Amino acid sequence: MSTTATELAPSKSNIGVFTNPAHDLWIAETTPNLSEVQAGSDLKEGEVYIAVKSTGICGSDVHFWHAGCIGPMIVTADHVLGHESAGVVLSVHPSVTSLKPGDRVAIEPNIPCFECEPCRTGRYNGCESVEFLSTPPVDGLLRRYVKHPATWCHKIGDMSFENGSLLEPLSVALAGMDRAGVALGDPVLICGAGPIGLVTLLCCEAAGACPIVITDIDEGRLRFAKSLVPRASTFQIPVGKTPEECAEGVISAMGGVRPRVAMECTGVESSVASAIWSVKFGGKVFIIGVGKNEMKVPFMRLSTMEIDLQYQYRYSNTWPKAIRLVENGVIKLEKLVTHRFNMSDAVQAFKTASDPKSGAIKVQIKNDDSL
Ligand SMILES: NC(=O)c1ccc[n+]([C@@H]2O[C@H](COP(=O)([O-])OP(=O)(O)OC[C@H]3O[C@@H](n4cnc5c(N)ncnc54)[C@H](O)[C@@H]3O)[C@@H](O)[C@H]2O)c1
Ligand SMILES: OC[C@H](O)C(O)[C@@H](O)CO
Ligand SMILES: [Zn+2]
Ligand SMILES: [Zn+2]
Repeated sequence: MSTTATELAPSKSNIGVFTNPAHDLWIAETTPNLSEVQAGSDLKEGEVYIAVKSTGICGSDVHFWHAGCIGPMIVTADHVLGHESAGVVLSVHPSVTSLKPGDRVAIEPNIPCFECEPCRTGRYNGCESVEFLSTPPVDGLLRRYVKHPATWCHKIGDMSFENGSLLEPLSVALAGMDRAGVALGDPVLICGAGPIGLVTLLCCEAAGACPIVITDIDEGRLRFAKSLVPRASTFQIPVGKTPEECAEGVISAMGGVRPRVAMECTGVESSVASAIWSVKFGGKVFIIGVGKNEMKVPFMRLSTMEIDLQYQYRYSNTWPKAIRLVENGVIKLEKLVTHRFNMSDAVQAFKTASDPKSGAIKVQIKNDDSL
């Protein structure tokens, strides 16, 4: 039993983008199947069917494909990727009152338990039994149709589906901004000009950080960063230099000021070290990037400079804020999308997203034909 809008008539078979432990990438039929979606059947209490319209490829999707794991999260079977999505509600379980067929939604790709201590204290990103879509063994959102709890579908009004899907990386940055405490007039360093670094850059600009310096090893990405936020300065990390030498370059790009906060968005050991060598006494290195299981850090520099080292793992309670910021034009995400593919061309989309020479920032996979 469910409520279905007759004008929303899914007609295509459900397909998804898969990877496996052998690092293959392919498109194949997946669940829920078309007849279930058409009938609006098989929904549990609180669930809705969604036609996914736009999904961004995240670095972690590429990582699960190429490396087969992120730390302890390991691809052990055929596995559907994707966790940055927005779409249209097709049908809802009768228990759902917050959504109706036709609503445009961004999907928060987690299903926390709300029983454990992190959940009960409002930090559900630490849920001890969370299902995070696209993190093995939980299938992701790169499908035509998905089933999801209404609680984790956020209405986006007439926002574009692309912007709706970009609320996920924006959420990562907002969670980091909140806990890093970036404030008006703070000198801030951002390490890495990939999508996460660039969204963080937009957030730091909006928060009034000043001056802002963003680093990367890639000149093209720094050009992109400068076009996105002209008042930011860029610093290309030189090959073969020590973290101390890189820090000197950062400080000079800052006009002689040491950053109070470094937002580390690479997860690369040498970049973490450069950030530590850059920040001021009592400053903070806030790490969003993920990397090797074990890393060396300049321990005594941290100690003698009273530098706080802090981390972010996903997000909680960020979607409402993200929606407000985008709806009101405070954060403009559109420019981040550089490439678009239909789901049938997902393999090409992933090759583009993972090729540093492609110039891609955010690659989107569209389902223009899912209804
Ligand atoms: N903590 C979380 O919850 C969370 C969520 C999403 C993504 N991430 C992680 O955040 C990181 C950034 O994500 P992304 O999508 O922007 O990835 P990305 O790979 O597109 O961007 C990383 C950038 O860092 C640059 N880089 C590499 N080495 C560098 C160095 N030594 N100095 C400066 N720049 C360097 C690369 O050229 C690249 O442009 C990744 O590690 C990703 O897995 C973490
Ligand atoms: O955007 C969310 C991140 O990509 C995930 O936490 C991933 O890194 C691990 O599951
Ligand atoms: Zn991600
Ligand atoms: Zn929990």
